[in-house]
Amino acid sequence: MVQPRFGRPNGGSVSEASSNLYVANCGPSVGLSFDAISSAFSVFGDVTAVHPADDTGARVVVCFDSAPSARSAMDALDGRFPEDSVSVARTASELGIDGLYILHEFVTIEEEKELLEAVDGRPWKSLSKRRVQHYGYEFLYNIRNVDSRQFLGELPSFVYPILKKISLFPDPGNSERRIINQLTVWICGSVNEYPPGVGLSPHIDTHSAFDEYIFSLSLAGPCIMEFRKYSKGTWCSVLATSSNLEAENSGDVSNYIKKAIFLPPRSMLLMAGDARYAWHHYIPHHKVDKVGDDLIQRAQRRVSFTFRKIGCRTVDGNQILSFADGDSYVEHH
Ligand SMILES: O=C(O)CCC(=O)C(=O)O
Ligand SMILES: [Fe+2]
Repeated sequence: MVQPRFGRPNGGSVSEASSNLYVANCGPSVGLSFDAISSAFSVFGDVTAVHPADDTGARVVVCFDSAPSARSAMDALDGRFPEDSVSVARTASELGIDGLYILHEFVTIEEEKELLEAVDGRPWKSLSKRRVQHYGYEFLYNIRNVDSRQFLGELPSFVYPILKKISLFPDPGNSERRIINQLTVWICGSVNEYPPGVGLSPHIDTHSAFDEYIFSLSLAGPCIMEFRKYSKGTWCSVLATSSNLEAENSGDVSNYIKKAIFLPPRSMLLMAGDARYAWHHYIPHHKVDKVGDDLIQRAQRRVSFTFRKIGCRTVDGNQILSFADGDSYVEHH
């Protein structure tokens, strides 16, 4: 007999927001493992535990780390269990999102090792669930923008081979947007380290701070990246950032289409066009990803290098200009 851990709200009405969600028709006896339940609900926020609600095996309590996450799961699901059944593509053409490209084995195992050693030799900045390093310009998570006054210096030399390879990336855009022009000083880089199971909430990288092309190199461990396209009028309200801030799941969050792609270590992802602007991207908080018939365990860590071009106005309204010789300056208005 499972001891009841959670009581009913007093008087049967929910007067206070709770971070725990009671879910019926859900559990091992209806074919859903606690891990699967945890994964499925984690698109709404961090799931801290899934407990049997009683001994039927068909009712559970999903515990989130915050009441708004529980609320958004409840609002979105409205009685339905989230079937996390999106099939995960392995190639961009299988995925079918305009502007999304993936190149496998973009770096060698040796290069991957050198890149990881290089970042591990430098200080990390701790965010709530992951660690980051910023190069080029500081990204300010509180205002979701780049501060052009905080130029951190040129990108470190250990990323030069990557920048060189990026310049050889098949250019999907027109010639005026040739990536080679962006390399000298316009790119700023972030290195994100995700512990096992930790993901990233749905967001669109800030339009005003970053230009169209966003490159993300996956190292050390695999994960999947999911994409959501909200029905008209909805995604603007959840426009978030390249930060670890939780997406504001306001609006009709259940009204979207979803796609997913597998990101193996050493692969390079390019988001441009629709992939960059029309779809939210995120990394679901999973310990295991289902890719076709394979169940792929998340590794001890995944480290991603994200390269963006600072091309638009920054938080202080200034335009960052750059020159081919590697100098840059900020034009004041
Ligand atoms: O880790 C990744 O591959 C993506 C990171 C990301 O989307 C971001 O930092 O905006
Ligand atoms: Fe992003």
